[in-house]
Amino acid sequence: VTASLDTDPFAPDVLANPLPLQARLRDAGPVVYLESHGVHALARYEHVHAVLSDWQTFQSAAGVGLANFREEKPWRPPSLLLEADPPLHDAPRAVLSRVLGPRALRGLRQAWAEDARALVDQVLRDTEFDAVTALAQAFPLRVFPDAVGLEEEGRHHLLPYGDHAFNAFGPPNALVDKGAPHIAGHAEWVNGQCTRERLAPDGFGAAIWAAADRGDVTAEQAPLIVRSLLTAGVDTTVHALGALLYAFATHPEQWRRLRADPGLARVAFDEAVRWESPVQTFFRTTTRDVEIAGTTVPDGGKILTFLGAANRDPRRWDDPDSFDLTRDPSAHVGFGMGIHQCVGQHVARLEAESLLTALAERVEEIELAGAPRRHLNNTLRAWGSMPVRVRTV
Ligand code: HEM
Ligand SMILES: O=C(O)c1ccc(C2CC2)cc1
Repeated sequence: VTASLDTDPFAPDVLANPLPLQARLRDAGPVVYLESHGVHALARYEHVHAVLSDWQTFQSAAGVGLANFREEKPWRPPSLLLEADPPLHDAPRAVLSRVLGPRALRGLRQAWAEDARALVDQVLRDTEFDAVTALAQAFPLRVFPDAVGLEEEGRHHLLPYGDHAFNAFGPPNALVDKGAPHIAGHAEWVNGQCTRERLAPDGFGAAIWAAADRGDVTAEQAPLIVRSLLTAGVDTTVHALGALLYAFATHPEQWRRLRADPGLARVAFDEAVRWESPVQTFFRTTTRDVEIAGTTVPDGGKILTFLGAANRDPRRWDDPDSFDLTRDPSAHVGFGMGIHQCVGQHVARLEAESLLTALAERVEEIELAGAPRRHLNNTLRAWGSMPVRVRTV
């Protein structure tokens, strides 16, 4: 018989601290029926990994949120990557893999390192500051819009647009209601920025339009592919950097490890993504009646995969709740898994490596200078503010 729970995983108190529910879900069984939303939840690493790896049985084209696109109209035209299955998914994915790939980013490494040092030097004029606004938000917003080729004016639309998009993957609750009155204005600017004429000639956006000129994708698809960058590329890295700074501010011994070996910056980022999982959950929709570990989920059923819970599953990880730079975090599912695995992960890693290296050069110690405040979102695990105190060299 299938375990079931009536807890709402998108309730504010659960979003503020999801760890107890995640443990209950993992222990209740491989598949748990959530009465609150009529979906089947998977929280163990083994099954989350298996579902994300089987795009034929567990599709994305019916939406990767609670809303089932077979039954209801999406709030915006579906993404050609996130909300598409092969074959439609294939060409846009191939284009972004190249545009955002490690080779394409080589040209940014030096500039982002210098930008990070300049920002850190400016922030470190104070010994106390809010690490969220001064660093986690400031650095991505300093480098990413320019890398895409966006206009200066209107960039304040990016964070709230993404925040609403991530809320919209959840149920129509108060968090979605909060963003709904403003989303048209944000979307107007975001959608406008995806048109060829408003993109700088040398950024990721222009590279996507060049792929359309070559016929790799169509001219109708190009703006939607640019929209993917603007939706997925800002809030995620902001909150991943927040997680990274929180991890180090609460683990002084790990900070000392990083100072002793700055080459640990990249693994530190993946360990922070595993430990905090800035993207906590995603849905899939079954394309047939399918049995998962003894439970039959009917065709068209929504499956809720708890990436954050899988990343702390003791069946997969030793001492999962510890933030530990000596572990190999590379199998984490914080960037997803399979054909939809994050195509922007190299951009995220370069942002994190740039900022962390600049901080490690100058900050001897970092600690919380007050209680950090959570920013609640149906999908994102995020800090709204994080007062820190630093000792610099
Ligand atoms: C630490 C920061 C990030 C995290 C935690 C993250 C997480 C994820 C996850 C979990 C998925 C899989 C979604 C699914 O399976 O349904 C994904 C896909 C995606 N991400 Fe990221 N992401 C990050 C940064 C970025 C950046 C910087 C970009 C763009 C520059 C980006 C663009 C995308 C796109 C376009 C997809 C869809 C890929 C596809 O469906 O083929 N992400 N990301
Ligand atoms: O293609 C998109 O619009 C898109 C939106 C959000 C994400 C989340 C997973 C980071 C990914 C892609």
